[in-house]
Amino acid sequence: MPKNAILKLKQITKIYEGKVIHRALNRLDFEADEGEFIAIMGPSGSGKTTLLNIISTIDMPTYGQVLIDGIEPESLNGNELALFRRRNFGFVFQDINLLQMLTVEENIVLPLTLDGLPISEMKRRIARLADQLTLTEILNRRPDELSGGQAQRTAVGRALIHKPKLILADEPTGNLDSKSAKEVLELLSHINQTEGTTIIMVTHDPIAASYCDRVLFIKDGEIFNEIYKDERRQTFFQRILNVLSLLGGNVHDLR
Ligand SMILES: Nc1ncnc2c1ncn2[C@@H]1O[C@H](COP(=O)(O)OP(=O)(O)OP(=O)(O)O)[C@@H](O)[C@H]1O
Repeated sequence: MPKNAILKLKQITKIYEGKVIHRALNRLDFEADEGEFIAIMGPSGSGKTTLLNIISTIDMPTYGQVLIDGIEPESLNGNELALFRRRNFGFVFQDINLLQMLTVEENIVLPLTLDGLPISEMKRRIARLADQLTLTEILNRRPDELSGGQAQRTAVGRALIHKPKLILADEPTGNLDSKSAKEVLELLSHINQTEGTTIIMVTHDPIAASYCDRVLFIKDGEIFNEIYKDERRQTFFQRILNVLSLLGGNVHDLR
């Protein structure tokens, strides 16, 4: 079956004009097919966050074209863009940022209340998601009563409740212990496989990247390499380490 490119970046250049002009991305081409789970890796300052901000339309490129499901965000006005972003993207960050006064359930449904969805539909979606995320037993808890993994799973629920086309994750396991990180990565992988949601994840962690189908390595704002998983996760992990060692720089930069 032919794959549908949900994201196309063509010759993206991003120049930050400050006291010092900095070219953060340089003529970068990148496509993501619907249903892919992709990691973006690279040393500190290589342009990963800039790339994610351009994909998420939070920032616009200086040159080049972005197409998301065939739509060019640059052609939308402010309100259209805000709506486009809300409809199409789910965000998961390193800082989990749940609202402390709301329960797990309320945190998850919050984005839906903006869309004015009927309560019955909200209830149906939350029940299904809570089951997938194994949050059913703790829906009434507040964030300070959750483990790190449970809190991040709640944040993943919040990112998924409006059924976005694309999940954008910036170091989603950065603040988690290894057991919670594994929980969250298995969950993202499960959602990717069962729902077909496309996921793009920036990470410094080769273990996290090994859960993906493809890893894009960037260096100095350009694509350095790209590898696909075609075997066991352990072997893929080893290949990721090999590319990271070729990327050079200080290994501590990569943490
Ligand atoms: N608003 C800005 N103004 C000027 N320069 C910026 C701005 N944002 C980022 N940069 C520069 O652009 C380059 C790429 O930054 P970016 O945050 O995309 O890197 P990164 O790969 O995400 O790094 P890290 O892993 O440390 O988060 C860096 O050299 C950074 O200093």
